[in-house]
Amino acid sequence: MNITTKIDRAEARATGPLPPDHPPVKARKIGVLLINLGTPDATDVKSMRRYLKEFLTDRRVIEWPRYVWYPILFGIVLRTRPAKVGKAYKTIWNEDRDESYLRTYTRSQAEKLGAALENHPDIVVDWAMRYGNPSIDSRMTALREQGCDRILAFPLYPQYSAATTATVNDKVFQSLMATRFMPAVRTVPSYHDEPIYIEALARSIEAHFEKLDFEPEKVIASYHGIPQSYFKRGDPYHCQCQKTSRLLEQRLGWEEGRLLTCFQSRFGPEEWLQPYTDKTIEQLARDGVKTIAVFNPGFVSDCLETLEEIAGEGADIFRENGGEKFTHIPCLNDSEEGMAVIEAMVRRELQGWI
Ligand SMILES: C=CC1=C(C)c2cc3[nH]c(cc4nc(cc5[nH]c(cc1n2)c(C)c5CCC(=O)O)C(CCC(=O)O)=C4C)c(C)c3C=C
Ligand SMILES: [Fe+2]
Ligand SMILES: [Fe+2]
Repeated sequence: MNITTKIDRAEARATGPLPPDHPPVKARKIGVLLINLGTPDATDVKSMRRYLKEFLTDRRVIEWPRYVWYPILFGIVLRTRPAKVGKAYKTIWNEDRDESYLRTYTRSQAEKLGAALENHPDIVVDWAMRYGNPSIDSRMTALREQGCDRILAFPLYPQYSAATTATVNDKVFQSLMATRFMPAVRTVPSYHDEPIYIEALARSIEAHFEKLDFEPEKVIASYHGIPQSYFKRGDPYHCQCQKTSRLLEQRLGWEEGRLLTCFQSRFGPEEWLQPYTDKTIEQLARDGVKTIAVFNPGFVSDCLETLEEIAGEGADIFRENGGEKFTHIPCLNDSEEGMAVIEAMVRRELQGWI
């Protein structure tokens, strides 16, 4: 007898015998859905356009009024950017699986989390993307079809921003709007100051440095930026990034000034959170710094923004301006430390359900 049958029988015992015309009663399960930002299905212009359109029509991401933004988006951005970004994706594509690393790592995180929770046969672990596939809607439906009457949604962002965490949660709840039997839903909050996360970052940096033949003079914690205007309207993202860096600096015990907090991936004409990562890398090199390391504490998995923008372009900027040794520290991805963080957050948020 497999586990599912056992649960079905237990459920039948609890509800008593059902009349023949009764709708089927499913075993009560708990769903855990890991959700990351998203990724195109392929690097061709059509796939890139579809992905960017979904991304850049999200009001949580671009807060400009539609009448201002849509002519720019449809008239310029979606005509020019897909080809340019598709080219960049090609340089970091996981050819073995014909997908982006963001998708590879998110799937692997879900598989490893499922294995870590195998003592709980009533838990189903799945994964989804806010933009692109697998969609949140499709995976939420799949969880409900498997009998999940409680779902824990985990937006994979250590630092909260309305542009990331909130839009994931919007989509999760939106997917339930038409359901009759709505599951109970919990969402995992940001974990920017959780000791296990800070420890995981510190260990990954220390382990990376042990493998180097140099000791980086400066180390940049590079977070994805947001427009200044979002911060001024109350988004706590900036403060949470600063706190992560401060706790990490304390844990590492480095002298003041070695760890720099910067913001990358500007988009559009607005002013974004500063200091900018690319400008800082350039300035450090010009000031005579010869060795640096850059890591991305706000990215749970390596992706275009870490592999192409930092490990690729960032390294070029440093060398072109007189720097000598540049190293990019990988994200936590599906490493032991990274999985320890994900598992700890999930176990904490499942309390009372398991
Ligand atoms: C105004 C636009 C954008 C905001 C605000 C924004 C915030 C934000 N993004 C991430 C994480 C990721 N962004 C990624 C790619 C990406 N981001 C934007 C725009 C904004 N992001 C665009 C247009 C793109 C696509 C690439 C491009 O056209 O330049 C990714 C990578 C996805 C991948 O498949 O590799 C991540 C991850 C955070 C954490 C954040 C705010 C806190
Ligand atoms: Fe982004
Ligand atoms: Fe702040």
